Amino acid sequence: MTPTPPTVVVHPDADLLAKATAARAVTRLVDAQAARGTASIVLTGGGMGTAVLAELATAPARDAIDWRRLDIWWGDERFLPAGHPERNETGARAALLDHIPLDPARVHPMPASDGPDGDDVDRAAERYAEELRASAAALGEQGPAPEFDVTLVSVGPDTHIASLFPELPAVYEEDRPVVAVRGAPKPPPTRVTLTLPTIRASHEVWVLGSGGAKADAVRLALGEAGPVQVPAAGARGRSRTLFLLDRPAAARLPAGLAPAGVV
Ligand SMILES: O=C(O)[C@H](O)[C@@H](O)[C@H](O)[C@H](O)COP(=O)(O)O
Repeated sequence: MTPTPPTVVVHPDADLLAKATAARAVTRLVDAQAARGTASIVLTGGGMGTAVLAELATAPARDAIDWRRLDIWWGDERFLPAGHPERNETGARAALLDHIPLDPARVHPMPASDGPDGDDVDRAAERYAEELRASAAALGEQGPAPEFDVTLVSVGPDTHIASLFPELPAVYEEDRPVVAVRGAPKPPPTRVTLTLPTIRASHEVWVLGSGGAKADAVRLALGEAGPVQVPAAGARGRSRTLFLLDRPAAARLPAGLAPAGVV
């Protein structure tokens, strides 16, 4: 399936970007649950990803979501011991997950470096692949991973998304749904990440960008670049791709790109 071109939505500042994205997530997940009974979301780390979760925790319509019928996955994880403050899971739990009535069986953190596979990051990635495969099969889907309702990714200044960094092997991966990453340029070097085919199988992919340091990365991601050099250019959903930006991150959009919702 050829993904539809991205829609760009620009918010006045980072605070409103976080609030509007949280409100958008409520609506999207409620709609998915109304249609199918359950819903799924893939979380991202980073300052903006965590801010969105904190806004979701206090969103007025928060409990319109049936939290017990929501599957929560991660797009990437820093391969550190459980509970480590630098793990994306730790931030997500503090910002949102510890405050809502989730079904623990539907919360799918990526393995930690002191988990059942110890510090074997390849085995940890295989374990997550198995969890993804089992979930897809339970939904009656054929793919190696569920077709997530919403995948959140946050673009880095170097155009990385999840732990898919420019030119590193993970960004070339076409078969496995999740892989280990070594030598990431942003610490820590060892990580686990969903691959582009998994992200692109999502119904909707929302690319978050906040701050002027992201302006060039956003421009490249919306341009003609390929995903090996510009991983964010590969962030596309099957039915919808949104670039959700604040004004500084939208300062250098490609010429001719008319963003919706410029305020
Ligand atoms: O594991 C990581 O290093 C982060 O998750 C990283 O991928 C982050 O999402 C982006 O760099 C954007 O981060 P900000 O939202 O903080 O700018």
